[in-house]
Amino acid sequence: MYLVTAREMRELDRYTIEEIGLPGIVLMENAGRAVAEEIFLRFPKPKTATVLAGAGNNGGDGWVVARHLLDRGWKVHMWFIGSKEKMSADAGVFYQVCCRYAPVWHYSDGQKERLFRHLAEATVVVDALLGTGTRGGLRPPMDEVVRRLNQTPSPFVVSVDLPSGVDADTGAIENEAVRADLTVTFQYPKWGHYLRPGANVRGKLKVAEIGIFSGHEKTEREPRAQLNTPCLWQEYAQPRQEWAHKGTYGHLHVIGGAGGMLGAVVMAGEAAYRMGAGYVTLTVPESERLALAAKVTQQLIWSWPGQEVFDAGSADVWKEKRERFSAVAVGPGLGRFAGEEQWLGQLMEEVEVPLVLDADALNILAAHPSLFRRRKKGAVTILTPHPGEMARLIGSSTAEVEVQRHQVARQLALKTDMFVVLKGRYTVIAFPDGKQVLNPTGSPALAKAGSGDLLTGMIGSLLAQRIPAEKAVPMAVYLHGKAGEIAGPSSHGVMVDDLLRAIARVRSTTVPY
Ligand SMILES: NC(=O)C1=CN([C@@H]2O[C@H](COP(=O)(O)OP(=O)(O)OC[C@H]3O[C@@H](n4cnc5c(N)ncnc54)[C@H](O)[C@@H]3O)[C@@H](O)[C@H]2O)[C@H](O)CC1
Ligand SMILES: [K+]
Repeated sequence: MYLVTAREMRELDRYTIEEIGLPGIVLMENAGRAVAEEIFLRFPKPKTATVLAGAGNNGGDGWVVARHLLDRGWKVHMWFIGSKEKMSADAGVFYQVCCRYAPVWHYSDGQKERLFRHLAEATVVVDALLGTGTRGGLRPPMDEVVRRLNQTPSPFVVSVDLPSGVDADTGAIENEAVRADLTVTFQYPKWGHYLRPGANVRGKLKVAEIGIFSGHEKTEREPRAQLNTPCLWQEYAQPRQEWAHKGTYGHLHVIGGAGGMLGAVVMAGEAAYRMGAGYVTLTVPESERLALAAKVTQQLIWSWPGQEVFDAGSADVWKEKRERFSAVAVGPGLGRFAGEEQWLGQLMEEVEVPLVLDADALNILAAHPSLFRRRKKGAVTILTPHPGEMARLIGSSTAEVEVQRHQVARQLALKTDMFVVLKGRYTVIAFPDGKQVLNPTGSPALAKAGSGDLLTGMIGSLLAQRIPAEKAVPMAVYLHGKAGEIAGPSSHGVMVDDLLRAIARVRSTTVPY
């Protein structure tokens, strides 16, 4: 399923109306009808509703909703909030129809108390004030109406297309935004539905088909971003049935586990096995070797000769054994060390199989940006930063990263020709060719130490199994989020072991729907 910007949606809208010839009011009728159907699903018996409609086409959808509610015997208080002369032509058609059904109130100062009363007595309030045409913060009197609606606890609030006040592309809220219980959007979700704070106020999201031309997949109109669903990688969702030698299932090499962060490589290794890797080798500094041997049974153990931390010479060990591995993951518990730049540079140059760089491997990259050029052209590389690591990689701040997540991820992916997995609530995956996938799965249960190590192991495992990166990365991110959802709705009481068990479950049960 595509994820679109407001501009891309307008272009698809225009193409459908002008090139394909489907009139805009047909789309509007379908949109409003879809919202009404979602209301009837939740409230099968007629109730009281208050519909708030703006002057644009979002308001037009609202008039259609009002008419369907009236047709079903609902009591509907209809409010127009805007200036008549600015009303769009399509909205005007349905506004006129509604005026023949029942009185339509026009918000003005004198009507304030009546509107507030209508908000309080409504079972359902339909927010059709603003949609993808929102520019900046809500202007009076919309800001006051929305503030009052948000202070009215009783009604079930249904937002049309977007909660009014949320920016369709960034999820930003400049001053006020409707806090919805349900948002019904049309044809494709928008970035603003999945970027905070917009993602926090949209309630449940339903995507309704309204007749937008879908043939654009084969034209340059194809939107660049997709929502991550099993349909994107379903051919790999089923574990392979053939009974083959364990070497068939790949060999992941995880490097890290320096001073006191041994658990990081163990968790990455365990997650890799649960995702189906045939072999996992963990490489840690010599000094950690015995401690590691006491902790693991099924992972092969390697260690770099050298001191407490990785020393620059240890990458030589890599040379004679590198052909064993079908993927490498560097970073879990790696730490920082003298000679890190030369060590990582040599490894990036030597590793010809897919390479995942996480945690301190990213921090070393951030400290020595010339390392980006050490990867051979076409060598598959996956960066898995959390927002703080991303900020260091691009010389920005975490706050800056958080307000333009998909842009910064895409820019870095294009600049480095690498896959960028920007973790967080709704992880963004940027491909080296500029495509993007937004991941909708996840739960607060993932917000704990070790969760990132698990993801590194999961991505590395699927790459080691020779699944192409454009499938392996979205699949691992999706399943990692699903495992978090299974482990629990909150971080209370969830340990990494619970996540590991959940990973095993989702890997063997996730089938495309
Ligand atoms: N293909 C589809 O997705 C369809 C979408 N539909 C609906 O159309 C809206 C987009 O309509 P548009 O007229 O472009 O914009 P809006 O209705 O969102 O708003 C424009 C309206 O609002 C005023 N305005 C803009 N910013 C502000 C502000 N900050 N404060 C106050 N007022 C503001 C502006 O002056 C205009 O008057 C989309 O969301 C869908 O709901 C179609 O109905 C069907 C096809
Ligand atoms: K709206």
